[in-house]
Amino acid sequence: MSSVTLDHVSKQFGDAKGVEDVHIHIESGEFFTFLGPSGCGKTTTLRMIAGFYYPTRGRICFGSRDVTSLPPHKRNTGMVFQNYALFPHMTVFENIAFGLKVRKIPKVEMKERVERVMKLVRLEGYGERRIDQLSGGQQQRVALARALVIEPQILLLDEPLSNLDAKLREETRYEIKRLQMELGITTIYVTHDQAEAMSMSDRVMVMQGGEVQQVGTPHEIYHRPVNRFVASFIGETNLWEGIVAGIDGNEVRVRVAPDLVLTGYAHNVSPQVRLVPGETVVLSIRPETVQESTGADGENVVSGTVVLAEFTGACVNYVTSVGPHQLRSMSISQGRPLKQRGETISLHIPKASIYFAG
Ligand SMILES: Nc1ncnc2c1ncn2[C@@H]1O[C@H](COP(=O)(O)OP(=O)(O)OP(=O)(O)O)[C@@H](O)[C@H]1O
Repeated sequence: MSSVTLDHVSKQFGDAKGVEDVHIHIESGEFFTFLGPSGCGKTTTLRMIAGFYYPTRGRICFGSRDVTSLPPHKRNTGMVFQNYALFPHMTVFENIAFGLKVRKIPKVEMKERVERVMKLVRLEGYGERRIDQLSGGQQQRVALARALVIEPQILLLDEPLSNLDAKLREETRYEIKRLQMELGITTIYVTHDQAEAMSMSDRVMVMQGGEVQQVGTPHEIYHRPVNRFVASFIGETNLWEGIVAGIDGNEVRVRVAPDLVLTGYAHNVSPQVRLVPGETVVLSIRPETVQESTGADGENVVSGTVVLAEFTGACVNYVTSVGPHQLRSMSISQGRPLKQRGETISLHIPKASIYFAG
């Protein structure tokens, strides 16, 4: 196992920016995810770690070893591609054994290692099957086994679940996490699916436009996003603009409409934001923190008109028009009658749920 350091790494494709100044240290044994929308630079960063691209600037180290200019086969990484890149005319056994054959591992050892890894990914008994006789989920496991059999220091996974249906995707993400924990292998995972990133990772790097926006635990990026991009990309949120009306100790009052002032806590603020009276600020309010008012909530009760009411079984979701804003709320369904579109509703926004995002 090995740590991975990207030391101010950039990649330029001619005039086009791939990624810009990525500076991170991934701990040995960590499950680390690159997350962001299409084109943000996730795959480019992963490919530089694998050695398929060389950085235009910066250095890449595995532990203390500088691998920046080493070709892929000298880096000891195992990679799983989005489309698996399996050999369709070969059997499962031959596919998994391929990397060992190239490395001229003796036959007896090869058989033993392939069988061990087939057991690990629960493919025992499938050795003689051809790839086109397997389901998508089984093919995914062959790709994983093929990456693991060479006993890499670092496992690189590029959107490995995107070809699977929703149910299988969920099952397989637990499977990958189980394997990673069992083997303790440093794993770098690329996805644009935030549920995948949040549920599997020790830490997540959120990217946009080739640049790192934030690195943190799933809890940190959800509860303490550094800017409004991260706040809205990770989960759902209400982003309301307002003007800081006053600061009193730890309490901050923000005018969000001519006749509406909300109060939040000054410590719930992104490190990129300075709260200054008279300045504009963006409030991030998670829908699950907004609840129908009990009538005894005190501050931060807003009234509005329901524009969308949705009952999903487990949850009741509303979109409510509050002055110039729309407010999404989400609560556990408790058998209460549902408000209908056009009805008036009072909602409570707890002070602690207001986050100053930028
Ligand atoms: N070989 C290339 N030549 C030119 N530009 C490239 C090349 N590879 C990537 N890019 C550009 O670099 C940027 C980052 O691309 P990258 O594939 O890393 O994004 P991504 O986040 O992995 O996207 P996706 O989720 O769609 O795979 C994009 O603007 C892309 O167009």
